[in-house]
Amino acid sequence: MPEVDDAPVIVSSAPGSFARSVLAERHPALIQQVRDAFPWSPERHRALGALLRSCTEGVIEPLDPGAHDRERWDVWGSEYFGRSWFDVPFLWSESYFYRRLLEAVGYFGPGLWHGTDPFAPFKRAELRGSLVDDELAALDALAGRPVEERATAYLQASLWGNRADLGFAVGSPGAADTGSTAGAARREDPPPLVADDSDVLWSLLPKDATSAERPSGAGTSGSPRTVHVIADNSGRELIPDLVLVDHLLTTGRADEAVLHVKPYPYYVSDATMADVVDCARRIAQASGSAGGAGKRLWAAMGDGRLDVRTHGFYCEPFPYSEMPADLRREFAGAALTIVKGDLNYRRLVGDRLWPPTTSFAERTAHFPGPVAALRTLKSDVIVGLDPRTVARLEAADGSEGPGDGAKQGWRTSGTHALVQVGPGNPGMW
Ligand SMILES: O=P(O)(O)OC[C@H]1O[C@](O)(CO)[C@@H](O)[C@@H]1O
Repeated sequence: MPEVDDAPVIVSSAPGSFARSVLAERHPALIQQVRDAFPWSPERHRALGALLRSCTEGVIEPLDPGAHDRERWDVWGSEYFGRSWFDVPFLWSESYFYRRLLEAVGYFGPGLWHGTDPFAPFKRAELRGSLVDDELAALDALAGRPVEERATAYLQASLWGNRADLGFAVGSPGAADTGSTAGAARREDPPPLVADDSDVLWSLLPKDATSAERPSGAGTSGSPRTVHVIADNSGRELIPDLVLVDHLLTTGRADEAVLHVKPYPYYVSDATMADVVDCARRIAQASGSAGGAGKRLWAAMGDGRLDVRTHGFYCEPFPYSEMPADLRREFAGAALTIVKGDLNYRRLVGDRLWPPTTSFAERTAHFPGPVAALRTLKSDVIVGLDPRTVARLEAADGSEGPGDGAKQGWRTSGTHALVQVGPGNPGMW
């Protein structure tokens, strides 16, 4: 095992590696799906074809000269232009792929395709689906349950909602169908979490017995207790995230919540503001308990207890240890920041082949306050496991560790999940 400081950065060149399969198989498949999803003009088809050639057999090239962010990417890509997509850090190449895909469909351009989310048809289809109906209806069964039980169910739903990732389904037919969101409460046989700091998470958000007597928005210390959620996917992940937020607000575990979303479409199903509106509307229009939660969320957005924010950093190809000072300040004051999903996890702990027993608290010591990761495992990165868990997972897989190609099922298949909490370092900002 490498020493922690020497952990190799993940690139996509290793034959049989997960990162290679994403670039070699998922990205071309995604380009085809996007091609088929709209009646693009010849110019857009040409651009998509050029991107396909570049990312499979060509080299990385700078953005178009007129791109609004060309200067920034020129700096960020200066080491990588002219090289194969497979030879540069996976975190960088994947992020740049999505930036180039938006360029190819004219998302930032002056034409009529400006602002068209190329993933919107997939997101809409998911929201319309009966699985969402079932999951919202499942909330009724929880309504009369003790508050602790509900809290656990909402947290689990938010966690497993990360499995229902549209991008994850590209190249793995059926994978996204097995995820569960609000329906985690009725999941019959939940696989055990590979790490579970749920108790620590709840201890950071004690129920506030005095909340009914306090002036609105003021915690016991006089300042509001704020929980930030850095969202990941829209649809069947964002819906249970919002239900969890509603629970935190209605039970006084949080006075205010801040939901952070992407400034523009990214990684297929990542949530943007438009997706928040669609999901909030979907919940509010449901009947029963879900509808009640939706209406409360709608009201909370109206009175400022639920704020939705974004930042350019969320679509940049960098780890959270490099986040800018303005974002740092936001998280520094939070009771807790919940970081959702696989990509955010990679960015939180660093996209490297860490020994899996590396301390999560140490890897997240750069974060400016308490931080919780809720993630299903969909890439090679993992830290914070105890040695027995690693041995069990590797034995079950017949795997010999990262780089062991196809045998890395537990790390990448989305069948395992974790809740990890670290104290961060409030002094860091
Ligand atoms: O939506 P999530 O949970 O961030 O998952 C995204 C993950 O999917 C992939 O893009 C491809 O499977 C991974 O590289 C990435 O980490």
